[in-house]
Amino acid sequence: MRASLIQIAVNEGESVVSRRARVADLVREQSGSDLVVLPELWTVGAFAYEQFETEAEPLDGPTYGAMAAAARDAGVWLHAGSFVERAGDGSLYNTALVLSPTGELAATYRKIHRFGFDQGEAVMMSAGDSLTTVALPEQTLGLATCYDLRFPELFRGLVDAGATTLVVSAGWPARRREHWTLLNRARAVEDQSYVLACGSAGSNGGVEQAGHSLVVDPWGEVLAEAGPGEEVLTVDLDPKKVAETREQFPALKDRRLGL
Ligand SMILES: NC(=O)CCC(=O)C(=O)O
Repeated sequence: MRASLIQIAVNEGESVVSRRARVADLVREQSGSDLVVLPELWTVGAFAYEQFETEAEPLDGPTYGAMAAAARDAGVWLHAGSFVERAGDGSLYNTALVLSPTGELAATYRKIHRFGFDQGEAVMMSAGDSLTTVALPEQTLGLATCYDLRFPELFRGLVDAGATTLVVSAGWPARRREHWTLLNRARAVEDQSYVLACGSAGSNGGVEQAGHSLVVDPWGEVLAEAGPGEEVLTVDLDPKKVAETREQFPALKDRRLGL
């Protein structure tokens, strides 16, 4: 199973329209991979709060259309990162899309934990309230977006729902890069799952992005890590390794729930 994480540079100098076309081409270049993953809010920038209202789209808007076509042309499963979704009642969500190799919508995930405390995303967006898993031929993806990474109970919920590969799509700041690496490895170790953590590069809303996307195996080994700039990280995964790890070191079975 080959996965490619596209760590997109999300800079203010580039328009959303031109970035969308550029990213669609990058996805097309990954034909031969089974799964492609994009970062959080790569259309506007995770910290470009002033653009959230103006660039919001309905679920079936231009980002969906461009990504469905790119997934179909490349013949890949595509976790298309997230975009600012305007729901029917006018409220905004940070919504991730997963598209099948024929361009069908396989899943959506509305970010559950909004970042910003009393500003930015936390006040501008509404929160999702459902966990999302997606069954692929050889593995089940569990979806999380950026700040969700700090909430291990969400990941345990995904594992309980059958996830074997945890996908973290993010726009993580450079100033907390150590947390990014540490928490992604922790989620892989404690949930005995692959973690595909795709962040962005560049700078938006005055916040320099960490880059350093990484792929971690179910034993916590970092299989590949990007640098700080735009980059495609391609890794071969062995889906059997999740079951093997959980069998050989069955810590998940020793959980004591309900205490
Ligand atoms: N976009 C985000 O969710 C940022 C999260 C973050 O900066 C952090 O958790 O630290």
